[in-house]
Amino acid sequence: MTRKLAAGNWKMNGTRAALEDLNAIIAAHSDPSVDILICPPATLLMQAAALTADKPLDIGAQDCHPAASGAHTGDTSAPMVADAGGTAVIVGHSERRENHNENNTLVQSKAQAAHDAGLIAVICIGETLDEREAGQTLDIIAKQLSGSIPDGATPYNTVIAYEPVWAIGTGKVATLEQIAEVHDFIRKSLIDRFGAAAQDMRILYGGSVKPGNAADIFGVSNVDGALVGGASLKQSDFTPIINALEATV
Ligand SMILES: O=C[C@H](O)COP(=O)(O)O
Repeated sequence: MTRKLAAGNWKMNGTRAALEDLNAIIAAHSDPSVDILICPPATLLMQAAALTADKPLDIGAQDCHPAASGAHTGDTSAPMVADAGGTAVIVGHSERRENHNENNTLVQSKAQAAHDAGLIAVICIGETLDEREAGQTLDIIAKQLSGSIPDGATPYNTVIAYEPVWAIGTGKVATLEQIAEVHDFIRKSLIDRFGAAAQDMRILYGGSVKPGNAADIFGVSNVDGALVGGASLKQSDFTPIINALEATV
């Protein structure tokens, strides 16, 4: 049985001074009833993992290359993430899909690389505003799910993060009805493809999750946690989000 997950994606933010926040999160959650994951920038990965070793806070990367090694200047491979002490990697974030032209096929190969390296792949999906307004949300989600998730996905090596692109960093949160519709659809799609075990595959919501709205979002069916951007940068914001998730357990 998997536990709910509070994940923070620091994106391209944070220097070594930011690592102090990890100690504060751990101090506030010495025996958490949910999993906690922080994905700092690659420069902090190894130090963050060393700092949190044997503590109830996991460290992950924000991306990985599909290959294990090779002539790929600037990239980081999944085995390198594992070697640095990471246990997870985000793949297919909309900022990667948009800024680096990543498609579902590439995202799937990155998720496969994560699995091969023993990492949890946090696979991000989500529609743009244009797609939502055109009534295409569930079609887009279906394509991203079928195209981005490797066949060997299990509740233990894969987390799905639903992040409507229009809600990321904008302060616009999807309504609880919109979140429920998509999360229920994702759950059904996962069970159709992977069987009843997919009931335990965690589905996170991401997009302007804050201390003030987290409890409502965590009350929605099939929301198993959150992938938090901006509000994960300050432990004073992230801690109450973790608390809100723990309150559902
Ligand atoms: O990976 C995190 C998401 O992009 C959400 O970011 P946000 O919480 O700043 O909207």
